[in-house]
Amino acid sequence: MSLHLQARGLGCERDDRWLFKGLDLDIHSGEVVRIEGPNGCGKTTLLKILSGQLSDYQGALFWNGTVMSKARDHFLANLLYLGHAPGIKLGLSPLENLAWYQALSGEKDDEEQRLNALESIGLAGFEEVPTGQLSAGQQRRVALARLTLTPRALWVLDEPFTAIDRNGIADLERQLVAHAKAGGCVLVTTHHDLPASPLLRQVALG
Ligand SMILES: Nc1ncnc2c1ncn2[C@@H]1O[C@H](COP(=O)(O)OP(=O)(O)OP(=O)(O)O)[C@@H](O)[C@H]1O
Repeated sequence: MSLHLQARGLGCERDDRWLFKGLDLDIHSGEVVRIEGPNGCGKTTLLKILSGQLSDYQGALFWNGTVMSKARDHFLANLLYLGHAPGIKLGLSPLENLAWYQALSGEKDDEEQRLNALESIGLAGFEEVPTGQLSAGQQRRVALARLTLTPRALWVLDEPFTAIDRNGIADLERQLVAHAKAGGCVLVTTHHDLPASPLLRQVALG
């Protein structure tokens, strides 16, 4: 199924300052859309609006042509949002974190799937270590394991490359493009340039 997230006339004000105003945006299946811009220009705020986490904005959102308020259930069933912070529980192991995510997103309790997701993100051998004892990059990888663990068509990813090493960055870049090629859509913020691809579109804020 082809997906289409549409924003029309988006505006958001913070402390009497417009972060953006009159912003139109379209994200379709098969695309990687990178939101770029300087610190504080509103990238995280925009991603939170587009993923339905904020309501104090101007404009309208549509999902597959239907106004978001009437399409929310289908939209959320297709959404995977990874925030700026890894969003993991440091007292739990990677395996336990993924079990928690599976329960939270209503997925089947599947340990084999959890182990596969951790292996694919380079955490084989660290499955049972308390996440608080892992490095910053390894903690980010626990969060990124959700891309494999939780099948969702629309990925909204806020700075997913933070703390990731060079090989991990290249792997994740390939994963984003592969997801778009397979019919998904990716909305991502990152301060580093993504490799040129016919599937990549850049939107500048600020
Ligand atoms: N809840 C809030 N209340 C007041 N101001 C806010 C709030 N959320 C964000 N801001 C402000 O809005 C501006 C944009 O923040 P945002 O996190 O969206 O920027 P960003 O482009 O993602 O920045 P960075 O590149 O540093 O991650 C900042 O100046 C921030 O202080």
